[in-house]
Amino acid sequence: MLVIIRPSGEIALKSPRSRRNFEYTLINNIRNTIGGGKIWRSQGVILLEVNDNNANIEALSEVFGISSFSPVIAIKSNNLEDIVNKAKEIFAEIVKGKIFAVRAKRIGSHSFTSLDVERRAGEALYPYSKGVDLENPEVEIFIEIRNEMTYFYHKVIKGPKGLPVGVAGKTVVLFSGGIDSPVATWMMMKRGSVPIILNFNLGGDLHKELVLKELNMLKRWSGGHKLKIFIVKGTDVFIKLSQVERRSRVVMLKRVMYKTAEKLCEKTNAKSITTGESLSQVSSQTMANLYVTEYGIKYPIFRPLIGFDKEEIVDIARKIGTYKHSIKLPEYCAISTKARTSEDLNEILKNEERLNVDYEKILENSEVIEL
Ligand SMILES: Nc1ncnc2c1ncn2[C@@H]1O[C@H](COP(=O)(O)OP(=O)(O)OP(=O)(O)O)[C@@H](O)[C@H]1O
Repeated sequence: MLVIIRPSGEIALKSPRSRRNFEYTLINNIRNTIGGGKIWRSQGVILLEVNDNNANIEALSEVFGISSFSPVIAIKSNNLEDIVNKAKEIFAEIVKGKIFAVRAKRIGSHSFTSLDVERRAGEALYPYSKGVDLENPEVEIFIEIRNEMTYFYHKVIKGPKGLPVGVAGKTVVLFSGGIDSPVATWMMMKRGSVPIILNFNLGGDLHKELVLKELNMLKRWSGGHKLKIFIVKGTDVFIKLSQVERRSRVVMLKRVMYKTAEKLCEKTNAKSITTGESLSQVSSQTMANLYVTEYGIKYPIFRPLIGFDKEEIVDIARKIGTYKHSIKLPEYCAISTKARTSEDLNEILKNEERLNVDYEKILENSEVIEL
């Protein structure tokens, strides 16, 4: 089976060098997702040839950097008669009893126009059909002539767009296992970033199990990249936090998480931290508290959900398959405790000094898993 894969429009706008890099990363990601086949670039598109007709090409709809793809039939000819005959052979059955339209595209120089192809193939298929309607057809027939090759197809399957995972560097994701952080992870992957997952385990085996189930869903979108997960023993941190006033514990815990993420960035050469925070969603996510939480952190902090409503986040979580696991995660008391809406920076920094948390040690004691 042969498939034409169209990269996201954004990739075509890059300089030739960046474009080549992006396309090579995309090719690798496609190869790792499909697990084999021959794959090559050809004038703005990628062609994939797989021997097995049952190959799971549907998986391409979860590879970032793909705008759309189509299974095609190809002939090595750009002769108008050959094209019309082949179109009749392939599509007579498909237009049967249907209103159809032929769309043609050409790259290279030919003795005919795209309109000639549309007219001639349209005439040849007309007797089999219920008629032609260029505005609202029931079936669209596509004929793409690329120099000496001609490709025929009638399905255009949407890809997820975005950029190929791997082109934008690594980000350490603070991954709770709740609804939001898996969506934030997905959005960073959509922009080409490889996530390094940092989870503070606050709920033992059940928490770990749900986090891994969510990551298994996200893995499908990773373009074959392995996901590295650091699971920190939350109890170690809790013991320390018991020294802090109850109402400040949430922001303090968040700060410990950010500081640990900062350390993990250093160790893994990641260039940013990502969280699932959305402005004012809960008291620890007020602007004033976010300021205190991230104060002095050396790396940019990305919050792809900052302007999203909960319902919008839930819609994406359902689409990417993490929602059904996230909703099973109980609220853990240290996090659900109400925070002050505006923590005092100096107080928090004083507490931090007093607690003297060893972030290096936290990471050393974490469990590392690769999916
Ligand atoms: N146990 C945890 N381990 C790692 N990161 C966490 C943890 N808890 C929270 N975070 C980070 O802090 C962000 C905000 O968490 P919080 O619990 O305040 O809000 P939330 O809306 O419930 O987030 P989520 O739905 O992602 O759990 C999370 O999106 C995540 O990035």
